[in-house]
Amino acid sequence: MDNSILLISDLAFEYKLGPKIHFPNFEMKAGEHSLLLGDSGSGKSTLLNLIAGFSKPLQGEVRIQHQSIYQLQGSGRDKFRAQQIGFIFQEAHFLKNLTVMENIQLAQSLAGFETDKEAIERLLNYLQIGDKKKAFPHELSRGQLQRVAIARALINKPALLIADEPTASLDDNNTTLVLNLLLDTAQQYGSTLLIATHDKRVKDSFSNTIQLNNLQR
Ligand SMILES: Nc1ncnc2c1ncn2[C@@H]1O[C@H](COP(=O)(O)OP(=O)(O)OP(=O)(O)O)[C@@H](O)[C@H]1O
Repeated sequence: MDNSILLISDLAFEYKLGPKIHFPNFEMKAGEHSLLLGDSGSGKSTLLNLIAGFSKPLQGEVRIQHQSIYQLQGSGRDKFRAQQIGFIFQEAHFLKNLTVMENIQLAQSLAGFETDKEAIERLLNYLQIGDKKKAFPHELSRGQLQRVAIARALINKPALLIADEPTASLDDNNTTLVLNLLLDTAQQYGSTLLIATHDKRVKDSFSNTIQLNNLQR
């Protein structure tokens, strides 16, 4: 086995009442970090949904550590996704009646793992929000919530960490801070990092870029 984490080949998707999108072939190896670049509407979110197995392609394949995501069904696919992929969305959603600690424990349970409070505390401390473990989501600032989102995405040490537009609404200082945090934490937890963005400011931090083409209209 080589160290292939993500392989995209011959992938295309068609919306029922929308465009047909062809994606470029690419592969990510363990420990790499890549930027998925494309203008608004070029298909970044569509590709992330395909990688996660939330939607099925018209053709082609997504393999995560050699496993075809579409060959898995139902709860098997859900568990595989929870174990192998960590997601950070532009707007993080947490269960508002659960504390930070409980929200992250839930991510462990959904992946079929025993909850491990010490591992969560270590990760929260690494992200400098250890003092917030008993807080509820509405008691945190946006920056703190983003760190909780990073913790939740990484707690299961996923092979692949995907961040969708993590810097879209941030000023330059916070953009650098969040990028460095993502890069450092992904490395610390052994995850391969794919960041989807149309934020040109982040380009310089990445040697690997995957460019989506604008759709023909
Ligand atoms: N449910 C849908 N039905 C029809 N067309 C859709 C649907 N969702 C997205 N599209 C179209 O598919 C294309 C790709 O959309 P997608 O959301 O993947 O782009 P994106 O690169 O993530 O954009 P953004 O950066 O603005 O989030 C766009 O042209 C969009 O209008």
